[in-house]
Amino acid sequence: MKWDAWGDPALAKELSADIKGLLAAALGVTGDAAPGPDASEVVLRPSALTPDDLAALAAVVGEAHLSTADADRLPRAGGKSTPDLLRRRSRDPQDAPDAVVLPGSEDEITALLAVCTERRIAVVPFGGGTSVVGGLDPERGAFAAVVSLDLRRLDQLLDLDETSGEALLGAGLTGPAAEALLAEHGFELGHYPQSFRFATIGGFAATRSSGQNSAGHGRFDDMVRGLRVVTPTGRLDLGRAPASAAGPDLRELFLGSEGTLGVITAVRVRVHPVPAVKAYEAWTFPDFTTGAAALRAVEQQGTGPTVIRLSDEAETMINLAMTEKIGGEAAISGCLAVTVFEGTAEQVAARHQLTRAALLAAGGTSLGEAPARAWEHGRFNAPYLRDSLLDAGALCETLETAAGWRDLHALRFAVTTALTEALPGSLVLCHISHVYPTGASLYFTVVAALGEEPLQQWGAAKRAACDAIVRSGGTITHHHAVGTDHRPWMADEIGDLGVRILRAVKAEIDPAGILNPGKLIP
Ligand SMILES: Cc1cc2nc3c(=O)[nH]c(=O)nc-3n(C[C@H](O)[C@H](O)[C@H](O)COP(=O)(O)OP(=O)(O)OC[C@H]3O[C@@H](n4cnc5c(N)ncnc54)[C@H](O)[C@@H]3O)c2cc1C
Repeated sequence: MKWDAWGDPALAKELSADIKGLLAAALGVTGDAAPGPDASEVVLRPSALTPDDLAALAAVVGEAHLSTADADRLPRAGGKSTPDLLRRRSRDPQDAPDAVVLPGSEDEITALLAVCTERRIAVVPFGGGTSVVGGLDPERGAFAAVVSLDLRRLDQLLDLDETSGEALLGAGLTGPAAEALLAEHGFELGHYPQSFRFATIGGFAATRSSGQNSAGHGRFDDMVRGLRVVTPTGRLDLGRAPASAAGPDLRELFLGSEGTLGVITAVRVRVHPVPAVKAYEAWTFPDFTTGAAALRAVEQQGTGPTVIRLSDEAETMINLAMTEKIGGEAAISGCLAVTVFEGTAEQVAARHQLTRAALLAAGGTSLGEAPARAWEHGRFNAPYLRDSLLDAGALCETLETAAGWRDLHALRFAVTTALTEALPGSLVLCHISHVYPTGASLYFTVVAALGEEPLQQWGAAKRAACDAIVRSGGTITHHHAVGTDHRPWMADEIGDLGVRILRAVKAEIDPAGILNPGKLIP
C-alpha cells in the first residue's frame, strides 16, 4: 500500500481525456495541484518513546518486530480518506505513531498491552490501514506516546470446519489472502468491500464492514460466528454455537469496537463453497425512485441476487459504475442497476429468473450482461482515480448512510442539498450500495474543484452532510464506521445513556484508556 495514495503503485490510473474534459466542463478544473513531498522529504515528529519504553516493547516482540524508523511510522500515520491523503501531501511536519510493533501471538499482544498500560502508552490497532474515518489517527489522548500495533503477522487459517461451514481466520489476513487460503479447500468467504485487496479480517470485524456481495452473503458482521479478543484486562473467546440464548451477545460489543475495547486476534466466520456458476444482468430504470422501488421489491420478495445496486441519474450519466468508461459519452440513460447471481447452476437460474420478473414488473429494462460485467471488472479500481483527481486539482470524497425505505428519498435529497450548498458547483453522485428488506444504504461521491484550504473545505461539507443525515433520521455510518470523523454525531445516534454504557464498558476492560483514544466513544 502506498503511504500517500491508494493501493498498489503499479495500478495507479492516469485521468482519461474524457475525465479531464468532464472536470474542465463541469467544475472548471484545468490546472494541476502542487505536488506533495516524497517520503524522504516528509518531516515526522521524532518518536516520543524513551529508551526504557523501547526496551520494554522489544522484550515482548523482539527487536526485529519493533521500529521507530520513519519509513515504518509514515505508512501507519493514518488511513486512506481524502483528508488523510491531503495531510500526507502537506510539507508541514506530519504526525505519526512513535513506533510500530508487530506482535506474532495473543501472548505477545497481552504482554504488549500490559507494558503500554504500565508505561502509559496509547495503542492504535492497525489492520490494512484503509480506514476512511480517522480510525487510525495517531492520537495520544492523555498519554505522551502512541504505538501502532500492526496485526499482519496473525495471518493464518487457524481452523476450517467443512461440515459446519466455518473458518477461524487470523485477524491480520487481508481479503485476498483469506480467500486464497479458503479456496485451497474449495470454500469462499465472499466479503468484497471496495477496499478488499488491502483491508483485513480483523479490520472488517472492528468496523462492521459491508461488501459488494452483501445482498447474497450479508454484511461482515452477519458472517461472524465467533471472535477472539485480547483486552488490557483479559482475553475473550466469544460465540460457541450457531445461536445462543445465553444472555446478551457479547460479540456485538466487539463488532464495530474500532480498536477501542480490545484487539481482535481471530474471527470465526461462516464460509460457503466457491460458487460454481455466476450470471450477470444490468438494468436501466427511468428514474431513481422507480429503480429504488424495484430493488425494494427484489429484497422484500427475497429473490436472491448476490449483488444488486442502483446508480442515480448523475452517476449513470458519467458511467461511474463502469470505471474504464468514466466521463465518456453516456452509455446508458436513466439509472443503471447491476445484478449478479452466484451458486449452483440450478440456484443461479432460479434466482435470476425470479429477480428478472420482479425488476421487469417494477419498470426495469434489461441491458444484458455487458454493463454488469464491466462493473465487476473495474470494481476495485475506482479509488485509484481519487489520487489522480487530487493531482489534477479536484477534491473527491465519499460518504455513506442508511435508512428505511420510507425515508430514503428524503435522506438522499437532504444530503445532496447539504453537499451542494457547502460545495457550490460540485458534482454529487449517489447509489444504493446495500439493500435490506426494510431499507437500504446510500453512498455519495462528491467531486469539487480543490479550494485554497481543502481540509477546511471538505470539513465544512462533511459537517453539513452529517447534520443533514442526523436530521433526516439516517445512521451516521452504514459501513465506514465512526473513528474520529463521525464521533461528534455518536451521541445523536445512541443517546446519552448509550454513550455512558460504552464508556462504562471501556472503563471495565481498558481502565487506563490506552486503546485507540479519541475514536468512536464520545
Ligand atoms: C478506497 C476504499 C474503499 C472502501 N470500501 C469499503 C467498502 O466497500 N465497504 C466497507 O465496509 N468499507 C470500505 N472502506 C473502509 C475500510 O476499508 C473498512 O473500514 C475496512 O473494514 C477497514 O479494514 P482495515 O483492515 O483496513 O482496518 P484499519 O483501517 O487498519 O482499521 C480500521 C479500524 O479498526 C481498528 N482495527 C483494525 N484491526 C483491528 C483488530 N484486529 N482489532 C481491533 N481493532 C482493529 C483500527 O484501530 C481502526 O480503528 C473503504 C476504504 C477505502 C479507502
